Amino acid sequence: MDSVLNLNDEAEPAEGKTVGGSGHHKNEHRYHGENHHHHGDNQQGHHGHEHHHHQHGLHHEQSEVDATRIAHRPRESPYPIITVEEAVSTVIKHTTVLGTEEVFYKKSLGRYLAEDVTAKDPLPPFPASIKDGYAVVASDGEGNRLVTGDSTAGTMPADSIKPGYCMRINTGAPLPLGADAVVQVEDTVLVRDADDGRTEVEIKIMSLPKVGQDIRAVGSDIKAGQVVLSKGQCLGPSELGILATVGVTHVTCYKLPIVGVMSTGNELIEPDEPLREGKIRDSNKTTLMTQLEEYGYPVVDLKVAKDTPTSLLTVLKIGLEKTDVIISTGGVSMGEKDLLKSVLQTDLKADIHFGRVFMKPGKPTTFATINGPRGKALFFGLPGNPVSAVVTCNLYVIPTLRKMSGCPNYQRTLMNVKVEKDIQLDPRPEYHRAVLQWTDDDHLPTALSTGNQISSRLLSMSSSNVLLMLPPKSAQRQMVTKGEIVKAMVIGRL
Ligand SMILES: Nc1nc2c(c(=O)[nH]1)N[C@H]1C(S)=C(S)[C@@H](COP(=O)(O)OP(=O)(O)OC[C@H]3O[C@@H](n4cnc5c(N)ncnc54)[C@H](O)[C@@H]3O)O[C@H]1N2
Ligand code: MOO
Repeated sequence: MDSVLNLNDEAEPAEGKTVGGSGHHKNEHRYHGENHHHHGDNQQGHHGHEHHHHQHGLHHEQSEVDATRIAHRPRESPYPIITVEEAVSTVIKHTTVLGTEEVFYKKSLGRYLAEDVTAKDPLPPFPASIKDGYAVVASDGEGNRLVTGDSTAGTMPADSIKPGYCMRINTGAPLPLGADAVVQVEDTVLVRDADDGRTEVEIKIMSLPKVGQDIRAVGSDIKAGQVVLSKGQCLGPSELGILATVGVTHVTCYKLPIVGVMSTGNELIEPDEPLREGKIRDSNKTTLMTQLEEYGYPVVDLKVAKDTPTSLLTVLKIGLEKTDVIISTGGVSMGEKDLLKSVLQTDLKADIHFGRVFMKPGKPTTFATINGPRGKALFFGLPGNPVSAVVTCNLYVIPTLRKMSGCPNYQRTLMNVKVEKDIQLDPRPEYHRAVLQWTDDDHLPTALSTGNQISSRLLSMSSSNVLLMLPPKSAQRQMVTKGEIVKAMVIGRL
């Protein structure tokens, strides 16, 4: 949990009252918001509740949304239902690549380079032996040589080689002056030794040496001035090794978006709480935060908002102050407690770009942009159903975050897979969770369905590494049949 920016030490959210209610919401002070730590830099204070009561007036604004007129809620969604493709392109259109910053190379794993990296020095910086053997003068040909000392990795040999002589040399060691070839030890025999076998005096070269044989010339791996890493490249373990090789310990990378994750719902309690009547444990925040952390994004825990406009507004405002992207789950469908869209529009003057997508799961997925104190923030209102939340995070949020952090190929990876058994199609295009299995005699992996796909059943996500992208049911087509090849989106380790 190293990358989690902790906003506060309280699990309970603000319990706000609506505009129609009787004034102050008693727990809002808990969102004091200043008491955070970043990357393990824990600055937690020791103040009690009375101290942070109303200390940041900023978050105590009442929502203008009137949630009391339940009978007048819309009976049809006012949001047109758009396709997944439209939804993805809308999100991407509103996503801009973040600025750049200098990063210490060991902290740059998974980041995208914002500059080319050039080698100052050649590698190897000296002519180096490729084999354990003898450094020789090639024109001496085959036959006997007197052995004069050795060259081991890490030191330059003091002596040079004259015709008729050779020097013992190890892999990676510098070639002595005068030598122009290396003969591996397997191609030699001992002629004479001394000191009871401790010293080689004379050997015989059994194969004709060629000039340059078994020598890495200066700069043969990396030339001085060569571009070794290019702008836009993702820094993985080998790229970090290349930085180490060329001695570049600070690189300019694109910034990572800071992502706030919030849950919504009066029914939610913390994972360590015993169940009480009418309550369920919040799983979405855990799933989403850890998924984002797995991708290396700094994540802020925005806690759980109650189903009141003011509580939602309070949490959103904290998110806008601290993060570039806010992800919430729940409260975006048609229920009288689904108040998020109203709060976004009325209180935050957000632009809601879409509020429904033709897909299963994930129909009420909502995307908005909000002008906040840090600039234009992206808001993803993912559906509350646990599977809908993960699936839509994979479809919309992850490509967005990848684009923001400078990844040139931010789209998800798709592949062809074979379905293991017949699957009935849904009226909506379905993102069906499956696990891939490879058999020796087949060039395509087989996708095993994770079972009942109801969007509340998080067990259908367990172990799944692909989402089968199934077409909607039509008059022509009601199912995909066993052995059929379908497209799948890779969402986990294969
Ligand atoms: N009249 C209609 N009702 C619903 C529609 C519709 O079109 N018309 N759409 C359905 C679909 S599809 C989905 S998906 C859900 C999504 O609703 P919300 O996003 O508003 O989510 P909630 O109602 O808040 O919660 C749904 C479900 O998920 C549970 N939940 C919520 N948050 C969490 C969490 N953090 N951890 C675990 N579980 C959570 C919540 O208790 C509900 O059971 O709406 C349908 N309804
Ligand atoms: O679209 Mo909802 O996500 O079916 O359950």
